[in-house]
Amino acid sequence: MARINLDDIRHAYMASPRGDGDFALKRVHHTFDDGGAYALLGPSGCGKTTLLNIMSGLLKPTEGKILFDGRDVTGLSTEERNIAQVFQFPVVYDTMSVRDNLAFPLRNRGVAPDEIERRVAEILEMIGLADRAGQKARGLTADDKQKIALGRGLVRSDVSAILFDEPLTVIDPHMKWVLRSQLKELHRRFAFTMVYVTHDQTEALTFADQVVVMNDGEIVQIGTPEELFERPNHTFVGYFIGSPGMNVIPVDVEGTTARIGAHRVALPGGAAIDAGARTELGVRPEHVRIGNQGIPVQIDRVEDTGRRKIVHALLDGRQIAAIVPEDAGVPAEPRVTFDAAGINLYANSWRVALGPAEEGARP
Ligand SMILES: Nc1ncnc2c1ncn2[C@@H]1O[C@H](COP(=O)(O)OP(=O)(O)OP(=O)(O)O)[C@@H](O)[C@H]1O
Repeated sequence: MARINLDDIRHAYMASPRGDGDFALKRVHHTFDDGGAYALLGPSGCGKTTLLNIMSGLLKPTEGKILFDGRDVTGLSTEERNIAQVFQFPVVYDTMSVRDNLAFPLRNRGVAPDEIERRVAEILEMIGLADRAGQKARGLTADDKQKIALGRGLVRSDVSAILFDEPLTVIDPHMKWVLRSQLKELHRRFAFTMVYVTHDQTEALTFADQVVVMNDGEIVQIGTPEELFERPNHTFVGYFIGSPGMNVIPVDVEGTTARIGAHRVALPGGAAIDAGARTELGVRPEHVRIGNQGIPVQIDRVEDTGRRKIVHALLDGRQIAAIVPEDAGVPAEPRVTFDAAGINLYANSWRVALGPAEEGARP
């Protein structure tokens, strides 16, 4: 397994890029630690696949270098980098049996026959195809073929890294959950360096130790699922992660007070904000309390999700959401307060530290 450094990577698909807007990846400078489980998470078109293909060697970046354990591999192919890659749609040999599809990458590398047998049996068990090991891949469903493709990515234990590009898209929901748990278990056992591309936050948050959130060709935050949830570095992370996403409310900041129209919210600390910066308060629906105290709101609608209720309300003419327990009542003249621990402040969309205890927030 390898530590992977992306050293000032930029990539444009056009021949003579001029401005930032011409780059699919604007600037990525990051280290993937040896043995780490990472997810690249972001909306369609933000550059996840581009970044993954640059790591695997399918794509050469316009600018920057890729280092594996300190060695420059920018000019090397996927095979020379010793990368296993699993794509969104199955890449399997139709005329080979399920077993031979899995054994193929090992035979190619001259692995001893008894070791091949042991590894293949283990992977067959994991992907749930042990009973069809002798069957040709041709007759199988897309779902089963993708399980073979996944198995082929996992069968070698000597790879530098395993890269997954939305590998569970064609898998049915129950099996998705099973395979994701098994990937996690496999990571625990063998400490592979794994990078997993997805636009699905549940998939990212359950698979990865570190989630790399991308937007518009940039990494906007790297953190544990908890960090992304509690301290979104950028308002985009706040919106994108969580259901519903974070409430982002324009405010004017004076010392340790944020003003929303005529209303005031006490901040947990003061902040150094550049003059003229656009300031917003970010608070997750989980940290909004509805009761008889605080800022008056008008209830717009209430969604009952079974175990909890999502209350959509208007605060100073803006939509906000609050998550309340299933049995919680809403007063006739409702007001809201925000948990101090759940308050984040943003200047020009980037989080600013509140009070002396917090470090600077921008990566
Ligand atoms: N071969 C290509 N030629 C030109 N532009 C491309 C090419 N591949 C991707 N792009 C553009 O680069 C940007 C990033 O695309 P990329 O596929 O990396 O995003 P993504 O986050 O993986 O999206 P998705 O989840 O839809 O696959 C997009 O604007 C896309 O249109």
